[in-house]
Amino acid sequence: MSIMNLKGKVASYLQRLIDEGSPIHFSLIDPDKVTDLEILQNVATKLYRSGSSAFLVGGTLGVSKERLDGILEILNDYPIPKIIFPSNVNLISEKADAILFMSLLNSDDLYYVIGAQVAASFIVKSMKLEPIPTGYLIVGHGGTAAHIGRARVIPYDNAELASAYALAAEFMGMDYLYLEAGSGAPETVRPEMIRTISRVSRINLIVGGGIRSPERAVEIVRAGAKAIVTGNVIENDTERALKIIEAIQNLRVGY
Ligand SMILES: CC(C)=CCC/C(C)=C/CC/C(C)=C/CC/C(C)=C/COP(=O)(O)OP(=O)(O)O
Ligand SMILES: O=P(O)(O)OC[C@@H](O)CO
Ligand SMILES: [Mg+2]
Repeated sequence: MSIMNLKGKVASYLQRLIDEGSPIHFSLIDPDKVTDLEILQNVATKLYRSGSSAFLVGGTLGVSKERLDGILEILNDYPIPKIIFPSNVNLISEKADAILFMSLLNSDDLYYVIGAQVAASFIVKSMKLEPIPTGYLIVGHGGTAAHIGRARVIPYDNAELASAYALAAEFMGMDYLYLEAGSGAPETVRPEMIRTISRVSRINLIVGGGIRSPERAVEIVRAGAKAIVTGNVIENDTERALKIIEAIQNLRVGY
């Protein structure tokens, strides 16, 4: 059996995109920000048609399991994965395909490093949700996630420190490292940090927080990110989000 087959369906799909040289785009849907399910359907259709690779569903504040389930039901109409982006153990649903099984590597609180994961493990298994082993590293602005997660944020310009975390995550067997500047961050993770990490570690980088222009998204992918996440820009200006998706697709190797 090949290594590919040992991975779950969603991990294999993401790995295939990476192997093809196709930049991954995650559309982050925050259940607390969805006011109207019809609007969500409209937006999700546009995101899917533009080539977004998967839906990430999660939020830090004001998210309930009921809301999460309602959103996942709507997203079930689209043939791309629905992946939970959990802020805590209450946001786990059998209606999703997979969960970013994250450890907040730079938290001072053991709960976010290993406690929540222990509390969640049997739930994830019984729901047959596919766990995607992911390190979560909060950088710079950090936003609400840094505050709630008690992160000792990595300064935007300390690429060496971020690289040490990336290598540690790789050595611990994590497939992905999510570099998070925080929802709505005024500045994204810097391309220089992404470039430095990519030189040091083979871990797949997911980059999110404050990405709101196609130009910045392109710089982030060119620097070595395998995936980008956009949340606020979808909520605030969907057409701009579609331009971001289009711009990174044009970077596809051999395109
Ligand atoms: C593995 C399981 C079940 C849980 C892990 C829980 C961990 C490690 C959480 C890390 C800390 C944390 C608070 C992460 C937030 C992740 C997230 C959903 C961010 C997106 O939310 P925002 O967009 O910032 O939310 P708001 O818009 O509500 O501020
Ligand atoms: O909402 P934005 O700023 O796009 O950030 C996305 C995500 O990284 C937040 O957790
Ligand atoms: Mg948000």
